[in-house]
Amino acid sequence: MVNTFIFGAGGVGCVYGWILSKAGARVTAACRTNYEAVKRNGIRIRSTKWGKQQYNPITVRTAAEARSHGPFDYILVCSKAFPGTAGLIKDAVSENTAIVLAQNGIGIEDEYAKLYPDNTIVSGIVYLPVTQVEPGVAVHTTFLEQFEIGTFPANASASAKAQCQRLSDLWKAAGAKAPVFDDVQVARWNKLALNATLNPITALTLCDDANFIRSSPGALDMAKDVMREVGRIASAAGYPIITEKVIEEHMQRHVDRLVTGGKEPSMLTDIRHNRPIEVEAILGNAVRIAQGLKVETPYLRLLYMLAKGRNYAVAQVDGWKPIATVEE
Ligand SMILES: NC(=O)C1=CN([C@@H]2O[C@H](COP(=O)(O)OP(=O)(O)OC[C@H]3O[C@@H](n4cnc5c(N)ncnc54)[C@H](OP(=O)(O)O)[C@@H]3O)[C@@H](O)[C@H]2O)C=CC1
Ligand SMILES: CC(C)(CO)C(=O)C(=O)O
Repeated sequence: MVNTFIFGAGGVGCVYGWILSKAGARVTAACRTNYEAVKRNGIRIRSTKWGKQQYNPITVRTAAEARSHGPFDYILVCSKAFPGTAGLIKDAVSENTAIVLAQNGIGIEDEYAKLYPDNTIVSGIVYLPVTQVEPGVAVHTTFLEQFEIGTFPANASASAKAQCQRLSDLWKAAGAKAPVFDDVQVARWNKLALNATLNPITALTLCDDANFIRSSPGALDMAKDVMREVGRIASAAGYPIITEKVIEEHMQRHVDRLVTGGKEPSMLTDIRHNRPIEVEAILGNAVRIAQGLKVETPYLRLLYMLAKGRNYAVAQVDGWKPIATVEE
């Protein structure tokens, strides 16, 4: 039986664990604040595409605790892509474990490649609008689901490519889609155009996607300008793929939600819960790559600084007090 470990059973992790269990894999899930709920009730999913589902992963709190349930064929990293996350899975990684990143951002693979030079690394781009609405309960609000995967680096060994294909086959067995890319960075840049735009804009304005588009006549065009800026970095990096057609297609999904109902991107969910946001993976790395390639990115630099400011404020939260207090 294929043995899998989900690190981070939030919105994406809950659903991807279900896909793996439906495909017949054994699933261990590392949970944090939802640990008690998942241990007691398992994970429940309400999905437009798959209906109501429930499964019971082996529940652990850490990779060290998961180790006794290994060795794992696949570890899916489904936590937020914060710098330093690679070290958190160390205790669960064995010789033949493929590490699968199910996360947004660009340049997120490097720290895994450095720490686990002999393991297969599968980079995965997630299309799955999902939110954990209460501990252990994930709601997937559309028919959209696609996990675009490929090895990191693109020219990995044949056995690494086979591990990647086997993961895609598991998705297929469960009735889900995981197309394999020869060079998955194409898919990463493509998705980054959306995330570097929509995630910080919605998070900083507290508007979901539909509400931002309706908030002013210029909102949609401005968002497209930010996407074009990501497109210029991608082109300079050797991926001239963010065409006007791609931008239209990306944004059309969100324009459609003016009718079907808005979706709060994952970064807005984090803001609403006063949690840190994925600033470096989604904005910082893009800005740094742009600087290295001498591409001007005024929109992204502004979003990056504002988002960093927001994270700074969240980091002060323990000592947070209203700036002006009125004595009673
Ligand atoms: N949600 C969406 O619609 C989409 C998300 N993505 C991307 O997918 C990735 C996952 O996002 P999403 O599922 O929304 O994130 P969530 O915040 O919903 O889930 C992440 C989970 O990881 C857990 N976690 C974090 N650190 C640890 C730890 N040290 N030990 C155990 N558990 C831990 C969190 O626990 P806790 O609750 O305690 O913080 C949380 O349950 C992100 O990169 C996101 O950008 C991509 C496409 C769509
Ligand atoms: C595309 C989008 C915005 C879908 O919800 C996403 O990737 C996210 O929420 O992070």
